[in-house]
Amino acid sequence: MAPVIALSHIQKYYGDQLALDDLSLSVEPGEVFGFLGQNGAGKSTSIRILLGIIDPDGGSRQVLGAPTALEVSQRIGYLPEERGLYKRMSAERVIAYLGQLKGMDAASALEQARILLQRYGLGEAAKKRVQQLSKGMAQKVQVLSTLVHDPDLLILDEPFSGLDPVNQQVLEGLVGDMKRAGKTILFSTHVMQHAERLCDRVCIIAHGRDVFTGTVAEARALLPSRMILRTADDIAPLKLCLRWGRSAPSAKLGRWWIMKLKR
Ligand SMILES: Nc1ncnc2c1ncn2[C@@H]1O[C@H](COP(=O)(O)OP(=O)(O)OP(=O)(O)O)[C@@H](O)[C@H]1O
Repeated sequence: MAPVIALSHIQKYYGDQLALDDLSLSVEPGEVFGFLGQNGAGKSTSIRILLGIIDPDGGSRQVLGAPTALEVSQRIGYLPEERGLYKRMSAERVIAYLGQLKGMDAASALEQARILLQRYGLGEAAKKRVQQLSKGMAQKVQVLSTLVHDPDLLILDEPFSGLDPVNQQVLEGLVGDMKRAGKTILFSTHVMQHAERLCDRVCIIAHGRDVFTGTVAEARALLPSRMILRTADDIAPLKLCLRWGRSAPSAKLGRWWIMKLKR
């Protein structure tokens, strides 16, 4: 089966700065694919190229069999990194409106907006104006607006940022629901744990280059079994252990910690 997304040898310059350097990736139908990297690694640039918002300086792209996403935009739901909704519209109206822009009729868009708000814990906010919602609630509304037209492909740029742990869990549930419904999902994140729980495969990029593509288990297998960290006399190493969720300090030698990493 042809990949849903294919980026091949993409290069992108901003002025003299090389933002993407020979980046290739492909996402298969029905996959949940995580796009990981630090701030400035090039995730949003890749997503914008994929969607045809900006053009690459080299390489090729394909989305759902089309040369750019513009030709198949009605089959795609996109959450941009820059959030923004019409603040004076109610939550249900703004979702329905964005559904209409994707080709839905007004009545079914509104009905679907209400169903989604109810299903993902925002039923009581349906009639509130966006400006009356908290930042996290507004973000959830924007995520729901990407699903309203029942797209085949979801592209979510940093969907978890700004959400509290409870709503991060709701969003993880939503991604799981979409996968079970047969959708293909690509999301970018800084947080490995979301990718670990949700992704079939991940691509880790640094300085615009693909440094790893594969399953989370394959990524973990590349980690050394022991790691020596030098720190000040504080609990930073412990914090790091906890972040990765599976390691414990095995010895402390002055300001050096030797950590055993469990696989
Ligand atoms: N419009 C632009 N003009 C100039 N440079 C840009 C522009 N957009 C991005 N860049 C640069 O390109 C590089 C990649 O940025 P990009 O936003 O793609 O990274 P990112 O991985 O999405 O980062 P973050 O996680 O912070 O959103 C960065 O060095 C950034 O400064």
